Amino acid sequence: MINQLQEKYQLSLLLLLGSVAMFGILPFVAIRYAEGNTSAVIIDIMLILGIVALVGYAYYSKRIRLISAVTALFINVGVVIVVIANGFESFFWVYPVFASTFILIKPIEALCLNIIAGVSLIVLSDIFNTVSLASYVITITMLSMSTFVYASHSAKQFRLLETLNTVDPLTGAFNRRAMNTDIQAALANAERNGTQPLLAILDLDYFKKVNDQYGHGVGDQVLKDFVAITTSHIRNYDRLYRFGGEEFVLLIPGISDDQHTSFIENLRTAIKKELTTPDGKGITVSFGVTPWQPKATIDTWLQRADEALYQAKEQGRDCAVFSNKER
Ligand SMILES: Nc1nc2c(ncn2[C@@H]2O[C@H](COP(=O)(O)OP(=O)(O)OP(=O)(O)O)[C@@H](O)[C@H]2O)c(=O)[nH]1
Repeated sequence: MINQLQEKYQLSLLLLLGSVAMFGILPFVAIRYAEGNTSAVIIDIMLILGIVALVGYAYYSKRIRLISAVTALFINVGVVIVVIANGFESFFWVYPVFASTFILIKPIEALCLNIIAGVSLIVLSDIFNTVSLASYVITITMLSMSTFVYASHSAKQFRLLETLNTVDPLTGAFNRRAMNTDIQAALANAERNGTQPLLAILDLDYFKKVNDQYGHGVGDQVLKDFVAITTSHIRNYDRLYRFGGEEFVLLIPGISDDQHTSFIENLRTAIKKELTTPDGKGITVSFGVTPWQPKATIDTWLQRADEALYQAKEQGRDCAVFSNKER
């Protein structure tokens, strides 16, 4: 989910950059052609085709990060070649290209690429017979540094926004918005690639008593402890979401059938052992578990897990019930 948000944003930037680059360079193809400068026409056309191909490939393949990095490299190498070939005529392209690099890759990577391209220009082109080297160094350094600061600040704010958008502020578990997106993706992946995701609803037993006996603050701490303990016992790509109150959803994207019971039982036992009230009384959790079934939707999948959870509560709590069989 987090990456999806960032990748959508990155793709829109890439599309914008592709359009700007295309409509910015296109008039120069006509100008160079009118001037009879064939090599410049060829270079400009290659730049346009290269950028359009990269942006198009990013759009269809969704390999946004990789293509953004290749595009950053492509436009920096491209601008160095263009300035070497065309001299002063193309010199001012250096500035928009250097600034654009910061919307394609991480600020520190963009800064390094700017430095390499900037120094390459000094070493390889004879432009500085016409342009003042000192002016170039000062202006390009100011541009790169100010864009670096802006891009770093913007990246930090973006991360904060992603966190606010996807994480439950009390417990640090992912929120329902993230859950809906991830479950949707897991279902699509199961239908398409035959993965076997598993879904469980985890509900703390007699949690009202914890609140009543120790106060809401302790209740909050127990919820945080529960998330920390659970997260420490699941794999990196398994996800825990706060469904509401003291109810959580666990999504395991891929696990073989024969591991379902042992995985859930190990997790349940670990939580039971580690989750306690401040005076050391154990807190148990009930599980409603449901393996993926073809044609499942978010609603039907959650509903089956919820029904299994209901049975677990009916059976006296502190147990896991699977939607199609009891364990
Ligand atoms: N401290 C705290 N309590 C919460 C929060 N959200 C929900 N609760 C409490 O969770 C309790 C849930 O109570 P019930 O639905 O009766 O469930 P339970 O007591 O755990 O009983 P069973 O689920 O049947 O075992 C209520 O007392 C809610 O006030 C929260 O964010 N913090």
